[in-house]
Amino acid sequence: MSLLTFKDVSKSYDQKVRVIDQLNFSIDKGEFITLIGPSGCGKTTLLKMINGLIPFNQGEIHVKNHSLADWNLIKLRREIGYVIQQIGLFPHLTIEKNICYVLSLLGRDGEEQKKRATELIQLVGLDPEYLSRYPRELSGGQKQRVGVARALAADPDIILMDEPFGAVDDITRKVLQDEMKALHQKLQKTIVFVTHDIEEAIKLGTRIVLMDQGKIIQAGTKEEMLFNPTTEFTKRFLGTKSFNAYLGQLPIEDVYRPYDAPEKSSKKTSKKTSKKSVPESKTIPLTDTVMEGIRKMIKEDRQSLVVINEENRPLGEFQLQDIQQKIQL
Ligand SMILES: Nc1ncnc2c1ncn2[C@@H]1O[C@H](COP(=O)(O)OP(=O)(O)OP(=O)(O)O)[C@@H](O)[C@H]1O
Repeated sequence: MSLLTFKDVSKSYDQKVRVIDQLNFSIDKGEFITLIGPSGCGKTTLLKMINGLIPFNQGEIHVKNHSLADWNLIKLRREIGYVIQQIGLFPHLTIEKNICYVLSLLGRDGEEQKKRATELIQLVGLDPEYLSRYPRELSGGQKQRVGVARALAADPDIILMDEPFGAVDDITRKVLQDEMKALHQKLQKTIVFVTHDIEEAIKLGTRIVLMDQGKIIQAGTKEEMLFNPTTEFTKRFLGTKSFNAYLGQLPIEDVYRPYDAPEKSSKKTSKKTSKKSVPESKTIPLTDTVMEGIRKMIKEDRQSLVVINEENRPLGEFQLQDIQQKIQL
């Protein structure tokens, strides 16, 4: 079901250059869209048009089957979570009050607000003791977490995020990305996430949208974008870094050949799950990534590895060619 639809949408700030150029696109419920493209291609403009922060000149945007023209914009913004870089928490309000800001506007009572704030702060990985602090008493990464909690407060179906982790250090950014990915899987919200960072786009997006000069150049899954680029621009823009990012987040679990599922592979294997342990140099844990598998193969000079579970039980085999099945388009 489409939650957001753009029909022939154009936007110009100066009535000359179209920064969004006849855009047609739909986003389904539960998707995690990562929006990438060169600086100035229109990503932020597109995002802000969704919650009515930026008006457009032509076309129609539908949110939950209603044209933006029919929405009360204040109501719309309360129904769409919005997270930006340098999150813009209110400095004079406690973290609890910041998180509950929208709830207080919606007239929810104090007890309910407190309960929700406690629930949300834990959801984003912070101790409830932070609720009584002020934003200045938090690190950059912690503030971004509060920003995510605040965006979730009124339980919106849609969350817009504009480079939310752009201003935090690399290590914190990776942690926040992992948390965001887990939150999306848990809550099944529809997320539109603008980023400059291709690795972040590959890691988080269930669909990646590549823009240039106000147009969508290509949109697709990471496999489609990486292994079936429809334009030279896509190929150049994604570059080799994105392959590393892809293999670095692809779990062995998604590609290996289990011993007891020969139909998954072209090569028949009659071996059954065995309890015998295999030397560590020949194995790879199920939860490791394909990139870690490749590293191990190179280090140990092996063509294949035995995939093991937490109890070191062999479950199947991993070879490079197994990735092919995953990327068949
Ligand atoms: N308020 C404004 N008035 C006039 N022009 C604007 C305004 N905001 C953005 N622009 C122009 O519109 C174009 C698209 O800007 P936008 O911020 O949407 O791009 P972006 O892809 O998000 O860029 P970046 O990745 O650098 O943040 C740019 O050329 C920008 O200069």
